[in-house]
Amino acid sequence: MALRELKVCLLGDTGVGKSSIVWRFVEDSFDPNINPTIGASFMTKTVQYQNELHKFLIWDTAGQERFRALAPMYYRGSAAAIIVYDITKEESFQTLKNWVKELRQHGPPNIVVAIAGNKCDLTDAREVPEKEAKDYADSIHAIFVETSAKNAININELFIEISQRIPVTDPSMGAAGKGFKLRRQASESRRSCC
Ligand SMILES: Nc1nc2c(ncn2[C@@H]2O[C@H](COP(=O)(O)OP(=O)(O)OP(=O)(O)O)[C@@H](O)[C@H]2O)c(=O)[nH]1
Repeated sequence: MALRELKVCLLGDTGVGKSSIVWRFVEDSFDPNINPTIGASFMTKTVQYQNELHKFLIWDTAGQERFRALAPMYYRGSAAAIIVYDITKEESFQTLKNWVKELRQHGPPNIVVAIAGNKCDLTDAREVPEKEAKDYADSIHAIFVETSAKNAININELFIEISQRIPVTDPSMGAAGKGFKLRRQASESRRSCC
């Protein structure tokens, strides 16, 4: 079975839950007292997708402003970027739009962009309507999911959707097989958040 390494980076404001999403995906656990990331952290997880193994090389960047200048080191060469906002913080959704602009200007041309509206368990405190975020994601051809790292909602689905965007290896395609499909493929397994 072919093994494919997929470099993925997580971007977004501090406190939106980037590290918690990575922990939920890699370790299937949630730490309510998780510390802010310093610089960046790195974890891997390999999953089977169709007839391939996808090894996610995950760079979780620090959201604090003082680390912002480091981000290009992590999104350069990435197959996908997961931009996370907190559905209870409108400001974090505005920051997400700035990351999209930066990726457009300086990121890899074929990078798969996934938008994760995290903390969807906190429905009473919601500030960002799901439809607004979904419409925005559609307008930039990005994957969109609302997630809860706390309650393990849509975390695996997020990475499955990224796998779906990576073309299946076909030796007969030669170099063309290394490109990325920008076409959106809806996931049947995705759950509505709350
Ligand atoms: N209710 C709820 N809280 C969450 C969720 N995900 C993360 N949190 C909490 O949000 C806080 C920040 O989580 P982190 O994962 O450290 O956020 P981060 O985006 O990695 O922050 P930086 O490392 O500073 O960039 C922690 O107190 C988490 O417990 C979630 O899905 N629901």
